Amino acid sequence: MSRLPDPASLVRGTGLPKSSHLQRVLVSELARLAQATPTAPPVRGPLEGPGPFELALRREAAARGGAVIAEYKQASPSLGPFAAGTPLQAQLQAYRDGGAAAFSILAEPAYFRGAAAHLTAAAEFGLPRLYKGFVISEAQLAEAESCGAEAVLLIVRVLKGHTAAFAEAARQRGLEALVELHDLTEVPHAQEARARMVGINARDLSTFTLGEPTAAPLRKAFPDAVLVRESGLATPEDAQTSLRAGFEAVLIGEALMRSPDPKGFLERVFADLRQEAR
Ligand SMILES: O=C(O)c1ccccc1NCC(=O)[C@H](O)[C@H](O)COP(=O)(O)O
Repeated sequence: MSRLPDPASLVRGTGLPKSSHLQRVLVSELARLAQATPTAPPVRGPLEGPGPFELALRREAAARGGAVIAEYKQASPSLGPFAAGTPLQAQLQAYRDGGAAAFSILAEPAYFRGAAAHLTAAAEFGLPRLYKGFVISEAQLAEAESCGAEAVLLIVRVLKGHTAAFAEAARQRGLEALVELHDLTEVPHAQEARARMVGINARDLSTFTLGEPTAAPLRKAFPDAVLVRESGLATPEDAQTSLRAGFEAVLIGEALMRSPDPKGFLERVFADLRQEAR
């Protein structure tokens, strides 16, 4: 196993205000991990080259002009429970029928009402699954592996200079990494991690303001990676704008969870893109 830092020192060293949403989530995860069973050793073989999550994004981006990672979350720290009780199976079915390339499924229980069991239950839909959590320990990678996730989210704002070690630990468990940045100062950590999928979160997780990230500087820094725009996409047109602007994929959560017709929402994302991709 790779040498990973002590999760408590990682959480102490984020530099985020104690009251910030992200810091509160991390502290909560630390408490949950303290109660967890001993970390299981890797079972899957190590990952060499691209995995099924990346391949699905590349395939759908080539075929449709863009790929969507459709997120299942019932709550968030900033909004509280905005989609509590939304049936998992019906929502994921709508995502698949609407043309999603992959799922992002919240695993964090306290603030997002997520569960690793949701990832296990999503297996029947046959789309690759992102373990959407706040990874600070090997135990969470073990949880992601055991619930069948294909990929994990690694947040550079949290992991900083340890991002590469976490990406390697994930690979050793057969897990792909979506490495999430918030600004370009974080690029070197993702490069060191040899990130094949790079997400840029438009939501500043310290201030919660939404920015408008551009793909061009990321493309320069990661010529061969799949670029994913995350957060704050409220309409199908917003998603199309990002996909036309150089991102191969978008990650959409709240808007899909609030939509009365998530399948129709996704179909509208692809409607014009498909013609443009021809
Ligand atoms: O959204 C929050 O309140 C939050 C708080 C602390 C850490 C992360 C948080 N959100 C995670 C995300 O950024 C989103 O789940 C994801 O990118 C999807 O965004 P959206 O489409 O805006 O739901």
